[in-house]
Amino acid sequence: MTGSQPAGPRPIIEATEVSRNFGAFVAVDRMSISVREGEIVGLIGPNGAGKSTFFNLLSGVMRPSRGRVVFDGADITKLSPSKRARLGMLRTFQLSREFSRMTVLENLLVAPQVQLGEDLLPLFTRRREVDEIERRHFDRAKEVLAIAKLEHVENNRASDLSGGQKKLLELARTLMVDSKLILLDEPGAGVNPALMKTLSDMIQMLRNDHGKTFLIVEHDMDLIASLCTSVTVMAEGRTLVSGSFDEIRQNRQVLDAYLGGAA
Ligand SMILES: Nc1ncnc2c1ncn2[C@@H]1O[C@H](COP(=O)(O)OP(=O)(O)OP(=O)(O)O)[C@@H](O)[C@H]1O
Repeated sequence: MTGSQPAGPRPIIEATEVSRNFGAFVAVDRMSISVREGEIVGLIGPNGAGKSTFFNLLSGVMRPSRGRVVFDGADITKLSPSKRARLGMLRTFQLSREFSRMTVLENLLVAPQVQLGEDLLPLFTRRREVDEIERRHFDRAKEVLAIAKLEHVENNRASDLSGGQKKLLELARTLMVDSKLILLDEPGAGVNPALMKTLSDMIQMLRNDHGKTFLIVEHDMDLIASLCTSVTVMAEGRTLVSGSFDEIRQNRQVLDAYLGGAA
C-alpha cells in the first residue's frame, strides 16, 4: 500500500529552531522540540535557561524572533493564544486578582470565554442560544469539579483555596474547553504533598482516559520523575539533552548545567 504511515503516535506540536532575543540577549536559541500525542513531556533546566520564554513562544503569548511552530499539522507561529486554544492547545494561567474574587464554579463557567477569547455580545440578542450555552457550560463545570475533586469547594472564593487547590483549579479551567495539548507552567509550585498526588493522578488520568497530551515546565524533580514519559533539559536557551528521566538524571552535562546554575 502506498502512503501508509508507520504505526505510532504522531507529533502534536513541533517547534523548529525557535529563537527569541531581548535586545542583544538571546533567551531562546534555535530551540526545537517535538511532542507526540499521549506523551507527558517535562521541560526542565536551571534558572534562566529560557523555559518560560520558550513556553510563551509555544502558547503564543510571545512571538519568536525566528523559527516555526506547528500544531496538529498547521503552522501556528503567528497565531494568538485564543486562536491556538480554538485549535486545541491550551495553557494554564495563574488566577489573577479578578478571578480570585470569583467562586470556583464561576471560574469554570467563565473559562471558555477566557481561553477562547470569545465575544458573547452578539449572543445577547439570541437569548435561547445563551441559555443553551450556559446550560452546557454548567453541566460541564459539574463534571470538571468532580474530575478535579473540587466539588466540596465549588462555592468558595478562589482566593480562599490552598495553593494546591488553586493549581487544581488552573488545570480544571482548561478542561472546560476541548483540547489536545495542555501546557502546564509549574503545576507543582506551592502544592503540599497530599494535593501533589491528586494533581499528578489527575494529569495521568487526563492522559490515559481522555487522550490529552502535556508539556510541563516544572522545578519539582519528583513530579517530573513520576509523571513524564520523556524530559527535555534546556540550558542557555537550547536543548542540552532529551530522554527518559533516568537517562537525563545521570547525564554529566545536565549535572554540570545545574551546578553551574547554582554557582
Ligand atoms: N521580557 C524580557 N526582557 C529581557 N530579558 C528577559 C525577558 N524575559 C526573560 N528574559 C531573560 O531571558 C532569560 C531566560 O528567562 P526565562 O524566564 O525564560 O528562564 P527560565 O528557564 O524560565 O527561568 P526560571 O526557571 O528561573 O523561571 C533570563 O536571563 C531572563 O532574564
